[in-house]
Amino acid sequence: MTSDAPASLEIPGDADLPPLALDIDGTLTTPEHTIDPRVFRVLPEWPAPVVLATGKSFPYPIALCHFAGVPERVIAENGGVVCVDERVRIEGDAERVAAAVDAFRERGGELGWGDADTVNRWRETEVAARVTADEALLREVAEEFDLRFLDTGYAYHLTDPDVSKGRGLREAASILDRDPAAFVAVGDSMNDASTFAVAGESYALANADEVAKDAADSVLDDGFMDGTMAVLAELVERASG
Ligand SMILES: O=C(O)COP(=O)(O)O
Ligand SMILES: [Mg+2]
Repeated sequence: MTSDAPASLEIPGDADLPPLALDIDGTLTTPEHTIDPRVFRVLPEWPAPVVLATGKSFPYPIALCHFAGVPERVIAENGGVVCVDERVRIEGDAERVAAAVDAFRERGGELGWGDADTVNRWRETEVAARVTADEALLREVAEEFDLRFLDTGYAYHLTDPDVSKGRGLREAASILDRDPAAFVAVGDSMNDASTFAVAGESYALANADEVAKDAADSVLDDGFMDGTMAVLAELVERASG
């Protein structure tokens, strides 16, 4: 899809628009990793449910919903946490992940976030390491402890293979009483491939990795929030036409 990324959307009052499953990093952000300011206009305007699906820990997407003024509908920790309209479910073998991290540290590994480690501090199910961490050693412990290793481009993750953003989207859709296939998904990394498999329509941004591009129905010409805005504008146009 080619499009000049719009600065804002004009959504007709009667537009029948689909629910959205949006990744955060690389999708709602700028190349500098900050939230694109258009997010704060578009999310509250969108007339159907918007689910934010991220690898980040629970408080991050909740804070984004809070400050954007939209209902709390989030999938966090790559699917380990789902929180939609007051219903919270946490799944994934956190003890196995902790044992893998212990083994990683015993072999000299460091997660790389410093003493406060605000990246992992509030995690419930999985652990993230900085991309400067020892990737080979992380992959080694992931295999040993039967965990999924994810490289989102923003962090490495050790995740219970039974959870995924896609599974989280099925659960979120069920709480929202929507068909998961009614969702339109946008993302940029391998951790979005499972979302793309569940959503009825999926878009990988120009900045996406190969796994995400292969999994998506379409690959966008634009990257980051420009690409996401192009998808939303196209959906509005379709609903208006
Ligand atoms: O936490 C990450 O590594 C990436 O986060 P994201 O899933 O919102 O892109
Ligand atoms: Mg992402």
